[in-house]
Amino acid sequence: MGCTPSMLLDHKSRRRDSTGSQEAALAKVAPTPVCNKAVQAARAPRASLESDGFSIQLSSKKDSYVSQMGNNFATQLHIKRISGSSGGSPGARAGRRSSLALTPEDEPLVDVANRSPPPSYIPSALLYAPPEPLELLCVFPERASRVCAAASAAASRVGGEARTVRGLRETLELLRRDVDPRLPHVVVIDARQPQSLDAIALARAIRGIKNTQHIILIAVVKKSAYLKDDFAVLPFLEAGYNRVMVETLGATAWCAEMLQARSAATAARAQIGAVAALAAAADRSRDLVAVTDDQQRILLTNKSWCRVLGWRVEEGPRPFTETAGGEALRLASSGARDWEAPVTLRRRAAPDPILLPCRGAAVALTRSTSHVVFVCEPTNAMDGERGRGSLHSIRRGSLDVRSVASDGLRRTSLAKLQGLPLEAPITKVITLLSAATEGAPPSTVACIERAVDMLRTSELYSPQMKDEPKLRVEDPIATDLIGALLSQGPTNIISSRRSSNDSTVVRQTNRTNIKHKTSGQLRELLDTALTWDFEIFRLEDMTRGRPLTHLGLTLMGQRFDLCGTLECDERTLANWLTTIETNYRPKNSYHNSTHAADVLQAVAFFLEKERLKCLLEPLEAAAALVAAAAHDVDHPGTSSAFLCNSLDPLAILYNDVSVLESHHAALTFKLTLSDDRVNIFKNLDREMFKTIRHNVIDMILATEMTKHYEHLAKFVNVFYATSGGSKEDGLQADVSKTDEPLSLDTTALSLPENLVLVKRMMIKCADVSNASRPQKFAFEWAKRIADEYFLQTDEEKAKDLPVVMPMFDRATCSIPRSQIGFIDYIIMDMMEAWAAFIDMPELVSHARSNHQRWRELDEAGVTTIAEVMRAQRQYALQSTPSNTTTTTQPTAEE
Ligand SMILES: Nc1ncnc2c1ncn2[C@@H]1O[C@@H]2COP(=O)(O)O[C@H]2[C@H]1O
Repeated sequence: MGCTPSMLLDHKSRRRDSTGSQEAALAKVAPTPVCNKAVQAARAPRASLESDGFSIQLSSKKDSYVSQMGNNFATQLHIKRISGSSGGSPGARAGRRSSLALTPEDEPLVDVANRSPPPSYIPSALLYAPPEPLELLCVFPERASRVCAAASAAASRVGGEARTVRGLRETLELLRRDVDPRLPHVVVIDARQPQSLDAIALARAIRGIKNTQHIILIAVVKKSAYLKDDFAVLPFLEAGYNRVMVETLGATAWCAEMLQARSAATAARAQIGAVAALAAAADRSRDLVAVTDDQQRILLTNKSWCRVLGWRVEEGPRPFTETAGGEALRLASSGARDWEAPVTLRRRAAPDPILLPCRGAAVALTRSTSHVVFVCEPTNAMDGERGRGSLHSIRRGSLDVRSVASDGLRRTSLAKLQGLPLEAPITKVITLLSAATEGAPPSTVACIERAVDMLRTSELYSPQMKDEPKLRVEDPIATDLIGALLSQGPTNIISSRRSSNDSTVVRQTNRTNIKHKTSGQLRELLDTALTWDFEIFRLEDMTRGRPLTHLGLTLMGQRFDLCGTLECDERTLANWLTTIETNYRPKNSYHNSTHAADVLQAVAFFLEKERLKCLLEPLEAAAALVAAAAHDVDHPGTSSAFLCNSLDPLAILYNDVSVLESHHAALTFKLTLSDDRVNIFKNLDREMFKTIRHNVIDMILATEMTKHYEHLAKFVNVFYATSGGSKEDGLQADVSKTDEPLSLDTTALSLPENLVLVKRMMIKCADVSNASRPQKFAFEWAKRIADEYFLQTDEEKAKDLPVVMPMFDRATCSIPRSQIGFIDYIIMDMMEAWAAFIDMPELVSHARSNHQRWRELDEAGVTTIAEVMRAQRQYALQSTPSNTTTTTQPTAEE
């Protein structure tokens, strides 16, 4: 916060000088009803208030005061300085309640500007730190690093201890353990291989953690990199390193480095401890304390300041002049070293400023001022109203409820509520926004009020379909689809009961007559399992509808060594995959084990991306793969809404809430734990099991589409800096206006609590990645999902249930339109955010080109599955050979 002990405590450096006293001798203060004491004084024929250092005289008459109070109050307050010792009687001073007295009781206050003080004195006792054995933390991705061994050996030689971790997350977890008494003094970080460890990001992340300023950070760099550039150390220093060291194995060099680092760490710890102590003292003071830099930017304000003025500490520095004005500021900026003058302070929640006596001091460790301290004393009138020495409202309603509540005296029920130590972030946000309306132009107030109204609803992440006339009016199919995907529970829709020529005959997908291919061919196919155009439907055919087991063994078993991470054998993994696969229903055209294999493949593909490799631990990667494979297990081929409407036992069991996803997650664990031969988790200890269970459940539940916008909005809000453009209600319906590059907030990556958003987004994108696959796959998936929707509509009609998506009637539905809507409203924003995050632009380009093709088909009047497939066959024939890769995918018209 830029606050040093000298700022607050040093009174010895003050010199008394009368220069400038004239300037402040009679301050004309803005006509303001000052305080109750002032009011009392005004009611007396002639009144004078004296507080430390000030004499306040009211020259107005009682009547004029009363009549104009609160509006155009013309009373002038004359605030006089009391020069020398004469003004401040010992009694008056003794009665002063300031807990942060800048002036000792036995010294008279002087209203002088002291223009040539010696540098501020820092009490050495405050900077004393007992020697401690060195705690060293080495962050080296390479466990066997010899440089790391040399550093650790040096730490022992100087009587310390060393620990080693390998990466960013381990380091941050260790440093975040607030209670760990072994917080390191020194952290040595291997900066030689940026591809293994991003040392710059790590330093930034460490410095972002509370109470780590005293830790000495040393970057170990390659000699070549160091010699190449005179300024090579700069990025490291800017990121928060204290030192940069060229890699060495030399024991003497490391020993010297460790000794220097220990002494620097001890000194830093003492200094920062002292600053923290003084900040804590300021926070406990009833005076309003602010510290600025020499440009009058606020660096520190104490709690009283924030409470009285309606500020939040975390709002950060801002120009002091936004809040404060008056003589005090003029004196502070004139270069005076030590002064007393009135200050006017503007409050957030009240239109009128308050006037307080203020003591100020400039702090300098050299000849120039580094900090200016303002200590404003609550007036006697405030105390009078409050009855005990803490801050309070000068006038009714002048302080916010929180400050009333916090003093514990006015025990209104509201105050009690507000005084509770619990406060939801949304309450804070609403309070801040409401405060921001003060003095704002009417249009801004209207905007903020609308925003606050929206925030008060519980459905923050549910997009409002009604506000999208374009979607509703022009595209009933998209309305149907998106509405059904995003709404939970039983349907309110009264079925439109469109007539359909279709019978309710289930159209089974023809699985073709291709014989089961040799293991050689299968092997060859599985070798391409980590490509984005992986032939999933060929795998379905070759494995006769058991793609999940085969792909799972390849990806989970071989590529990601799940058996190593979970300490299970391959047989158990194979059994698990078979069990899960058997519990998918092959009769579903879309939600079968091929979809599970497809999602598993997408997750595996994502996990191979650098960003995720750095972020996720092996156990988290394993959880993601398990969740992907099992995320739709036992899907009935109908939606949750259908289950609710038909009072299905699952809907009864899960109370119409997240019915399908709850079932998939619960069944996954039921199947897994029911038999040791299947239980891939059986060798995990309790903690690891808890972690993986939590991860798997969370990821499966994240696939629920009713939470789509919630997950997407949270991810975007956390990882991307907000841009100027607003997306009203979170919906973006135009894929053509999405060319602006998204800028990633890398610091958000270092916070473990944000990882959950990444994992959710990963499985969500995998779940609907079919629309971002190359065209031939995307079209086959579109056909399959439409088939499944049509069957649901058939069944709803047959059973006289509400029809969840009436437009999905095979006789009338336009497949291209449904896909255009799906890409516009579900896919595009999400894939853009995810593609930028993992650096996979093809997710967006495939979605765009699929969108384009669907539009062409729509414009050509193509609607049914059969027409789509016919048009696509012709299209493939006309296209270049590279676009006509043969697949074994079934055709639609069987
Ligand atoms: N290509 C698509 N067109 C329309 N809806 C889709 C498409 N792909 C996935 N979905 C829907 O998105 C949902 C994602 O979750 P589910 O797998 O439960 O069910 C999926 C389908 O209802």
